[in-house]
Amino acid sequence: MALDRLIEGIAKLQNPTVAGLDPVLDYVPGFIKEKAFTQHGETLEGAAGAILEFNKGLIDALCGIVPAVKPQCAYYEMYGWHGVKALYDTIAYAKDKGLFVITDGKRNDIGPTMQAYTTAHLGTVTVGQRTYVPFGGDCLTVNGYLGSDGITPLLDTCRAQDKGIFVLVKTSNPSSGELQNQIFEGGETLYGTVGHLCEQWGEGLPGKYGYSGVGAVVGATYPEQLAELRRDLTHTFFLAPGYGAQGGGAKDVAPAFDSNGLGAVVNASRSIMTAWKKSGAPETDYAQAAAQEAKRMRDEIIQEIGAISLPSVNG
Ligand SMILES: O=c1ccn([C@@H]2O[C@H](COP(=O)(O)O)[C@@H](O)[C@H]2O)c(=O)[nH]1
Repeated sequence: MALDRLIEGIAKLQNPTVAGLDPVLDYVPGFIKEKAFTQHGETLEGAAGAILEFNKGLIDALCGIVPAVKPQCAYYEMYGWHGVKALYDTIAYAKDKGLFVITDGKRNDIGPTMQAYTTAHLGTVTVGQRTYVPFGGDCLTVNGYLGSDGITPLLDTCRAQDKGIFVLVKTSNPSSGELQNQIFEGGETLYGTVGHLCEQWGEGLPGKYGYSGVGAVVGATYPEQLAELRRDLTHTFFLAPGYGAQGGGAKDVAPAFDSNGLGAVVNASRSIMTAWKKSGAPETDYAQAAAQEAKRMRDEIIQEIGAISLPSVNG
């Protein structure tokens, strides 16, 4: 099961974090942009070439430190089809380096359209006699707002292709409570309800370490909800964005973990990608600065949660 592979990567590297790859041109060092613009002009192709080069440098420096990367589709789509190609190439490069890839697309729609999103991001598509992998990530972030028939199309593909999903449950943004904290008649919150649905959706995708292939997005900015949901959702692994640039810290995310130091992977995007700017490092050292920040984040979280161990598995 896909999340077992993520969990094993986390335990091997003793690092429960994922580096976000959300590149905008402003984060890309001048020498990379100049090269791309000389080759392709100041065009969408030039921009996509620059972000791909930037990502490759980050991936080279981060593999062996973080177990996973999370490219957010929006940052690629904004550069048109060249950007989407850069997303494809980024995923392929990261996989080649042994990284687990969480594609952050927050997709959802009615059943047949959801099936198409599933095929695009987690499945394979056959054209004539040949079968292709359209994007090839390991996990996709999804929105559960359309209910079960927007999620179930994913589950068969996850089972067949060894993939997983992270469903938005309690997002990290300041106004997430406007809807997600609403309380239903029985006293349960909307986020709690979606969380319980994750437990149900995950029943058909059990993992060997106790966590299913259906994870939940729970913001690093909401420690109380992280604690509450960790208690309630014993089979649901969390993706916790919001560390760093959004203000979440190691103490905030600590309640997301179980007694083995498992249960969550914490995302940071801007704080890693722009570390070179903050540290005042020369722009040519951007990737080393990102690696430094990723190590600092790892050490800070490990100090809070302790060493990570894999529970013993029968068979
Ligand atoms: O609740 C959520 C869900 C997703 N995100 C995404 O995570 C990263 C966070 O980036 P930072 O630069 O570390 O703030 C970004 O891709 C968001 O789209 C989230 O922040 N919160």
